[in-house]
Amino acid sequence: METEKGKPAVHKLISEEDVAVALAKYIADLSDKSVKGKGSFSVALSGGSLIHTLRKLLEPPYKNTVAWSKWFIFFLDERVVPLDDPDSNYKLAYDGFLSKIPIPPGNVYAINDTLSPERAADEYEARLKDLVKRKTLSISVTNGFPKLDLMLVGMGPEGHVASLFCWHFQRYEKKRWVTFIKDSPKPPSKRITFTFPVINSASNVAMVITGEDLASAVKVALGTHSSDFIPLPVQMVLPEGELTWFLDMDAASKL
Ligand SMILES: O=C1O[C@H](COP(=O)(O)O)[C@@H](O)[C@H](O)[C@H]1O
Repeated sequence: METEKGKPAVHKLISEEDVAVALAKYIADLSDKSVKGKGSFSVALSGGSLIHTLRKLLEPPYKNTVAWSKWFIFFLDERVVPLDDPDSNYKLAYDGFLSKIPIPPGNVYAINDTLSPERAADEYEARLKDLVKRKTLSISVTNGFPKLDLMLVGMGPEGHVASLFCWHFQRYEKKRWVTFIKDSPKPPSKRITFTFPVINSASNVAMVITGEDLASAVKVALGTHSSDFIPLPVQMVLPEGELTWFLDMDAASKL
């Protein structure tokens, strides 16, 4: 799909099923291009409904054709709970997606769940820095933040993305790669999250948004009367790479 420079591509699809189909093709194409070009594909996963929407990648033709062994998986945000807790984004992703495809376990970067939020954020950031040093991850030449190939971003009804919430200062973080929050308005309260400079340094960002409860925030982010007075977190997703929105009819209903 051709887009005007700097403008996102917006796919308005009918159902969540159609979003899942389009998303699988988009991801498989990016993976193919990245693996052919540099031998690897780095992906950051959100939690929530996104994981279910990845289901078409688990079916033919993708299940057998995607170069899974070249994938590196990161978590855009994570709840600071044990990795086997029902609230863990890792557990959600593992049970619903990662356990069904042959990504080498060493390529999946879960948080260290024995640490406090502060230390877990520091430790995750240190691991990213080490991967940059070892050239597993590249770096943005414009700002020195890590440059992942793809961020798969979900959104909450009030416009939060990752664990970057409306009335929390973490969304204005300019230096850290990974930060923490101990009073998340959405439980569980303790979380770590990529910062906007990291999200916005990605080569590709996909906003994967389905359901009527998200329509108002979509209108603010993409509508003709979108406000930037106090931007919602979702309005701060402005990557130097390509931004692509996948919406179902319900999420797009107020546009
Ligand atoms: O708490 C979180 O919420 C958002 C949105 O989740 P959804 O269930 O409304 O799709 C999610 O993207 C984030 O990763 C998660 O930690």
